[in-house]
Amino acid sequence: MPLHPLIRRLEDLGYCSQTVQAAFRTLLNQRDCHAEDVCDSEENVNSLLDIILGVQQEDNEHSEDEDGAATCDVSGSSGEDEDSDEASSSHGDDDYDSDITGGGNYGEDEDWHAQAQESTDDDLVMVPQTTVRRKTNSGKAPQGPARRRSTDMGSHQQVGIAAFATANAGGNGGAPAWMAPPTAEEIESVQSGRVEALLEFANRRVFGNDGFRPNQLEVMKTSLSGRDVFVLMPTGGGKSLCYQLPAVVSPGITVVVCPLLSLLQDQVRALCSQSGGGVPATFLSSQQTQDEVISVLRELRKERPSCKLLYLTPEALVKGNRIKDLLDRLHQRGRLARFVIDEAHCVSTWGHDFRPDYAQLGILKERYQRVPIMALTATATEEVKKDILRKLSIDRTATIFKTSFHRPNLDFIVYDKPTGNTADGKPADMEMLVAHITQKGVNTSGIVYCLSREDCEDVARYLNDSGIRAAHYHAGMTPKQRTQVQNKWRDGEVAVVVATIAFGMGIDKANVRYVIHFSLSKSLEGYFQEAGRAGRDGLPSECVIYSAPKKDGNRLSFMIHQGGKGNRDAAMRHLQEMVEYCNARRRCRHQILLQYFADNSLTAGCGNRCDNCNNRNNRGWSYMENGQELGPPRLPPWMPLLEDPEGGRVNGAKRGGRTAGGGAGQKRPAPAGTADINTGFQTAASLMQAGASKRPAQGKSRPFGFQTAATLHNNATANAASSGGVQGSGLHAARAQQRPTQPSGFVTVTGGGSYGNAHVTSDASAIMGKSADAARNPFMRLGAGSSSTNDQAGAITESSGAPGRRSNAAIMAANAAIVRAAAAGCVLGDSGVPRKPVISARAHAMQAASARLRRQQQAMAQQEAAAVKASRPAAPSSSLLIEDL
Ligand SMILES: Nc1ncnc2c1ncn2[C@@H]1O[C@H](COP(=O)(O)OP(=O)(O)OP(=O)(O)O)[C@@H](O)[C@H]1O
Repeated sequence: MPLHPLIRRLEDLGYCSQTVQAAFRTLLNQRDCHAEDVCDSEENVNSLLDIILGVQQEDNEHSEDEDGAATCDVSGSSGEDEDSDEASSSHGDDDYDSDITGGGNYGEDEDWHAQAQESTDDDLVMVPQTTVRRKTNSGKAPQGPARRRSTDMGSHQQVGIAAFATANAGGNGGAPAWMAPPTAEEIESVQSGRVEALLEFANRRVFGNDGFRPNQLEVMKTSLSGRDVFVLMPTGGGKSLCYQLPAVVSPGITVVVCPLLSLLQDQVRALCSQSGGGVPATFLSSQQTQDEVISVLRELRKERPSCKLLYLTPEALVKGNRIKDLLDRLHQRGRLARFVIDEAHCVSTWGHDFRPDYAQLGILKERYQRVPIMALTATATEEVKKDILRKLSIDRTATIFKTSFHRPNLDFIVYDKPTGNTADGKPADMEMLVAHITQKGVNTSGIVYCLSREDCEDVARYLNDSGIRAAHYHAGMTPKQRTQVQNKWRDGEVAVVVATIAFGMGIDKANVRYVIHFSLSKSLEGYFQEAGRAGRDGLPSECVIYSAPKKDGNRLSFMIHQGGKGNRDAAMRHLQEMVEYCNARRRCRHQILLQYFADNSLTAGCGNRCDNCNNRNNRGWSYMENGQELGPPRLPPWMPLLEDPEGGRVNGAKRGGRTAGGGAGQKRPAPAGTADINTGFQTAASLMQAGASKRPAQGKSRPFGFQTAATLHNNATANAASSGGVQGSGLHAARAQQRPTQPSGFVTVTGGGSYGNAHVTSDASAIMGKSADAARNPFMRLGAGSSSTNDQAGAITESSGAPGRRSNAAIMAANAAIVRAAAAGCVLGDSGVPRKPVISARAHAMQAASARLRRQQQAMAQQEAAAVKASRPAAPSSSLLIEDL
């Protein structure tokens, strides 16, 4: 008799024929119909699958009855005596997981390792989820035959697809499929296309995914073949699925070692609430109540526990005798499917997040030789990788999977962190952060990383005071407080989390658009992991460091030397690498990061997705001086007035007045008087006021200090007025526009006071040769306008490049330079000492022409006077004057 198409389809998916046929009979019984009445539809496939997968549940319910314990009842009031005794003996006995603290490696106050210091909080205690019921799509518990397992394939040799089917269909009578070392046939069997089909099916049904990400399938298949696996995958790459899916489809329990209690709780919660009906998972921790622990232990001691994944902290595993005992029992019964070491970089003393208890995990191979291990991490250099493999004793056996670390949707940028205060007394770095986040959008989801808990609280407060919804997060808070922050952030109630690195591992929010490091990370590995929280949905996102290597570096190295544990030399080396990354001005940042992880996958450029490539390719900045990487301050384009850390007292003096305009990158002596007048990072408004208050008496030259573009702009009018320009000579402006190469300074100087502003604008257009650009960019316009009305400012423009001949980018840079110079309170670099600008030949020519003009004006005035006297009309002066120039 031909097989019903439905049965064939499920067999094709990898289910054993007998299981499917039994399920099919159940379906017919339920519907009270004949086989020919059941069509080959998706809905019916699902119904059959529900019945198949439901068998396990029924079996569990049955074994609960047998055991006399309802495992969902955390009070565990009725249980086996044996369990109860054991459980009660565990009361107050914290020999398992007695210490969830990871210790602070490098400083008590910092969160480097304090993430693991989880204080008790009742609200956070997870209800064990071992008996999360699978629901059908309709929400009802699946119906199905209670004892189908006797008909399932039971031979322990039938690993692979049959094993999955039997596992899901109610077990195989306890046959320890994984106890026997896999034969070549078995390996081949599980690597066949049928395994793939089953994994695809379970991926869709249980996890709701349409497909696999790079390497996921290969990792799963290798692990299912019984081999040890080492997985290197970037943050957000999908490491969890690599072990969760094999756990679902293979018999027995997958034990997952996870460094953080909060992370482990999140994982269990997420698994239990999978849309496909939930994956039975649980955890053991010292944070659970005695009853909860009893309940979990009882469940795990059953002949066939329903639980597929058991999460543990490393401390629990290596220190807890009770846990070891539990694992021994599971092992003896052949129920240990595999060990998973999540965040495996914690194993290595060379890694950035070493945990002593992780280093003890080598006991797993010693004790449970044939249980495969899967180690996963997002950050490991070659050195760290080797160390992990060796410490876990899988260096000879593990298959290594390495997925490219390249994150093409991330922009890696370093800005120089400003020092000092703004003119109105606000901290310049905070103001820059506020402007940065505002520019991103105050509701846009982001993370700001700080070095210490105190910094987090200060920054979060400042952001809130500035109208940005922010919350701090660090290991000094109770678990409840941290969960609240995390939830608010997840739900969009809070836009920005300001955190120590306690906020990191396991944060799975897709739409984080920026990660700003307000202080350096302690290593590139750590940085890459923290920054990798951005853009997990694949959309463009920014990873920015506010770099103050000296200050942060000192703080970090102090912490390293204060710290008791860990490898100090390695820590210092990591810090040095971090500093070098920040200081790099030429090399592509994506390349630096990838090469750090020995990843050569990025052969082409990053597509200008880092500041260095962008500056080089789009702005023509070379940053090389005498073989050294140097260059202008790295400043955010969205905040020109706060963008020059060299304008600050400290930085300006330290770096010695490199040209603000940057193109040439020439070193100049620091302008005299900088230290007196510089407050750096002054707002336009305050600078304008300062400029106004310092304005000298009419006819005297204007001070350079404290002039913003706006001030200079105003001065243009004043200059024009005081220069004795010919009243009513609107033609000046018109002529200037007609002659774009016309040196603009003189046009404006000779312009009438009443329309000096107009001259500034039009002349700026003329200088640029592109009025549209000038109109679009107020700084460009004002900068150039200023220069046109002021010899000194003119010198700035000159030194920033030749007007009219530069590219847009150069013009932008030059004008930003003017603004920065003004903001810094003096003219930097090229114009030399304030009031004694370096005036180019061209500017000298302009001055000479100006003087000539004035003489002509005087002559004209005399002529006019004579003409009036002679009752003749005055000659039109302006056209003559313009032509003379
Ligand atoms: N095959 C897939 N299809 C669709 N989504 C997937 C797939 N694999 C994983 N994901 C999703 O990608 C996101 C990131 O996965 P996961 O948390 O496992 O990353 P990770 O590699 O563990 O990252 P991290 O190192 O940051 O913890 C999750 O939301 C997960 O559901």
